[in-house]
Amino acid sequence: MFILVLLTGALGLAAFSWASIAFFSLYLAPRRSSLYNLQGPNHTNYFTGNFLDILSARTDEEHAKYREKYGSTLRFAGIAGAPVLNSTDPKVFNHVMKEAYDYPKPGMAARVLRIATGDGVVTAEGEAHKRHRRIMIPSLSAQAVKSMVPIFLEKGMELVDKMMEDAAEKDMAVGESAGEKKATRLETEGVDVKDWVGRATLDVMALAGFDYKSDSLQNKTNELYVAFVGLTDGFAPTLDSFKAIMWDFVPYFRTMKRRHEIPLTQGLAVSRRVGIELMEQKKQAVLGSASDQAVDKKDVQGRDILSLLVRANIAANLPESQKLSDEEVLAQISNLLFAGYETSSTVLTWMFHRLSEDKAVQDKLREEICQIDTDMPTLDELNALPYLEAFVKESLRLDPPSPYANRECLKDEDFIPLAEPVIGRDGSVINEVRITKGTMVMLPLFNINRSKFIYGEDAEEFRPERWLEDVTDSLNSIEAPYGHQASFISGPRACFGWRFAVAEMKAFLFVTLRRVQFEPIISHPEYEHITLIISRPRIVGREKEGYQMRLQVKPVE
Ligand code: HEM
Repeated sequence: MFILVLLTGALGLAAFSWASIAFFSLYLAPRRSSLYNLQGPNHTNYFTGNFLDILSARTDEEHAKYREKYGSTLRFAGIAGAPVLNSTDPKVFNHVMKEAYDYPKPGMAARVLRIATGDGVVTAEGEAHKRHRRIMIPSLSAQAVKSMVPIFLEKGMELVDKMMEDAAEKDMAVGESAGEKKATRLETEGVDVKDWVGRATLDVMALAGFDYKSDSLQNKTNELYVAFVGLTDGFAPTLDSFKAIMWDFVPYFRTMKRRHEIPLTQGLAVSRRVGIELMEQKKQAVLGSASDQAVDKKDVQGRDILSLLVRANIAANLPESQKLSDEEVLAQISNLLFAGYETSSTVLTWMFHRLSEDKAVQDKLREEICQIDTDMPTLDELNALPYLEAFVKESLRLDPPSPYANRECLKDEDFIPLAEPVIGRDGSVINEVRITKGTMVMLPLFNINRSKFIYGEDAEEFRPERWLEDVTDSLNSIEAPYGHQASFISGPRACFGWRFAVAEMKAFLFVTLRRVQFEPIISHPEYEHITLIISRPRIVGREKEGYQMRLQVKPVE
């Protein structure tokens, strides 16, 4: 009898809790929000709202559907039904990015990033963030990047050698069967350019970043490479699941050492161990080269990012309160590896795919590049190639590696103007969105970059020429450090590695296209963008094989 009462009580409590969550999620949360009048999809889960639909679909899929139905500014259901502002409106992007300190990364994103990368510039907020950036920015200035171009070119040449070796091995299995020519493995399997390019950009980041030879192009078991592949792959299950959301909201879940978390912490552990040694070397170099205790700007010889950073941090004219601690300098190493390796490699991978799909673009780009009569051009020479510049901008626009910027409003109340008004649930025209403290904002950078309102009717089309034509007011409406697009975001938290990334990609394209051409493999698979932190390529119908990009790589005819 007692057990029956207990069971009934427990069932009653469960039913009450469920009903309360449903009431809160379905009724109360949307009505209490300042976003209530915006249109948007119904939640598909009481607890996780629409989040899991977005995270499990192709990068652009859900957002594109939303836009089709509700316009460029809408709300969807977040955790426990709390409305999330979602917009591709250029004015919303410009506003949220400009007011970066009132719109920081939300708690969950920052916590997971901190586990993986430590307390560096990527996760710092407010005054600490300003301090980190002030010291780091000079190490990625235009001048600093110019001197790194030979590293980009040499690594690019090594990348071409490795891809050609791989292709040559696969090209040998030619045979005749009953008079029919058999396809080679190069034609059927191709070369996984995603893997090779990833290794090359990690090596570049290690060399140009810290003067450290990771050599992962030659050695796939290099510890830094293994750790960083584990780190970036580890993000998928960490953020992907219902448990991860529980993990953030219910402290008990945080205390559990989850299987998924291990690759994240291992990545940080390796970069820390390698980093401690490197940091000490750089500090010794600074102090050793200084004539007396007061260190001057010219006292470190190294041109890598870490040397420049250590030099800026030790400089005599910097007040103590503005300096980075050893721990903070160390965290920048994993931050730079994390922010700078897979981003560039993913864009380059998609670039090679775009070239394989469009022979005319590939030929035109090669023709321009081959006009330069040296194998080691300077950055100025690369920057003087207009079609190369247009190709890089167009690729970054359509295949940005970071497809979302998630933020949380810290202001009690804010008003965000719209460039493209939308119709509210009550039928009124909304020209401005009122947003209150604690409201989440998700800016789908991928869809902003494909917005017809900004880029015109052919926004979905890959057309580098658009960047050679007159840049219209509409193109100008995104305020950004590079190419009127959202890929590097903008404002106080904009990517300050963009000069490095653009120079690296141009250098890789330069050396690659002079020697090889890209073609699809004969099955001509369809690739889709799949995202958590980074938007990676996956073959439709071969999802279990993971992320890859298989192309035929052949010597230029
Ligand atoms: C094509 C390549 C790249 C793209 C598209 C890209 C894009 C981005 C984006 C969107 C952010 C902002 C993330 C957010 O706050 O939500 C960011 C931040 C950052 N990126 Fe990049 N990035 C690229 C390459 C690089 C490289 C090569 C480096 C370093 C050499 C780098 C260093 C950073 C750093 C340090 C931050 C943090 C800035 C801050 O929070 O103040 N990035 N990047």
